[in-house]
Amino acid sequence: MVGVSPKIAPSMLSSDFANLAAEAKRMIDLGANWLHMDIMDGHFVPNLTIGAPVIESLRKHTNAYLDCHLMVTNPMDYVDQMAKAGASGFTFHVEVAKENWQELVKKIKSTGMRPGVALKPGTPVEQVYPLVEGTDPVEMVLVMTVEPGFGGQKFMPNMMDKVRALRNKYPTLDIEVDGGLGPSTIDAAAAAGANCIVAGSSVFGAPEPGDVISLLRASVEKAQPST
Ligand SMILES: O=C(CO)[C@H](O)[C@H](O)COP(=O)(O)O
Ligand SMILES: [Fe+2]
Repeated sequence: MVGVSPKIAPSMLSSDFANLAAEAKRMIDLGANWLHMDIMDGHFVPNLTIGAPVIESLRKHTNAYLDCHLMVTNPMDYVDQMAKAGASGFTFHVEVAKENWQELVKKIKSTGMRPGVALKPGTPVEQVYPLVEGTDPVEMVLVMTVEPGFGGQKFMPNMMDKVRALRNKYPTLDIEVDGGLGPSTIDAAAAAGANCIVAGSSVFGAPEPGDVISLLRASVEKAQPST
C-alpha cells in the first residue's frame, strides 16, 4: 500500500477549555501533529461547543495546524470567519452540502484553508467519491466512527469498511477517523488504512497522554510501512 504520513490529532473537546492555550501547547510538546477542533452549532448536532472567536484566541498562542471539524448546518456561513480566525483545515459534513459542495470547496480553497469532507455513520461512503474526484477536490475525508456530537463514545468497528473502500480507491488521500479511537481500537483503524487519527478522551484521560500519542502513531506506521 502506498501510504500517507500519520497525523495524530488530539481532540481539544476533551481538554480543559479554561486552559486551552496551555492544553494545546502540552499536546504539541507531547508529539501531536494537529489539534482537532470540534465546532458544533447546537443544530446539526445536539451540542454546542466553540466557534471562530475561540479559534482566533487560540491562534494567538500557537502555530499548530488547527484541524477544524464543522458540525454545523450551514458550513458556507463559517468559511470566512474561520479563515480569518486562523483555522488550517475546514472539514464540513457531506450531509449538509449535497447541493453546494463545489462552491463550498472552491471558497474554502480561496481562503487558503485545506478542505475536507466528513460523513456520519449512516451516510454511505459513495456520497463522498465525487468530492474526492472533482476538479476542485477535497484533500481529506473524515469517517465518523461515532455519531457526531459528543466525545467519549464507543468506536463503531463496522465503519472500517468505509475506510478500506476509500484507501483502496485513493492510495494517497488523507483519511481521518474520529470517535472512540484509543489503544484498543487504533489497530483496526490503521489496518483499514486511516492515517489521520483523532483521539479525545483516550489521550486527555490517560495518565501519560504522550504514551497514547506515541502508540497511535506507531500503529499507523506499522500498518503503513511505506510512510
Ligand atoms: O467529532 C467529535 C464528536 O462529534 C470528536 O472529535 C470525537 O468524539 C473525539 O472524541 P473521543 O476521542 O473522546 O471519541
Ligand atoms: Fe471531531
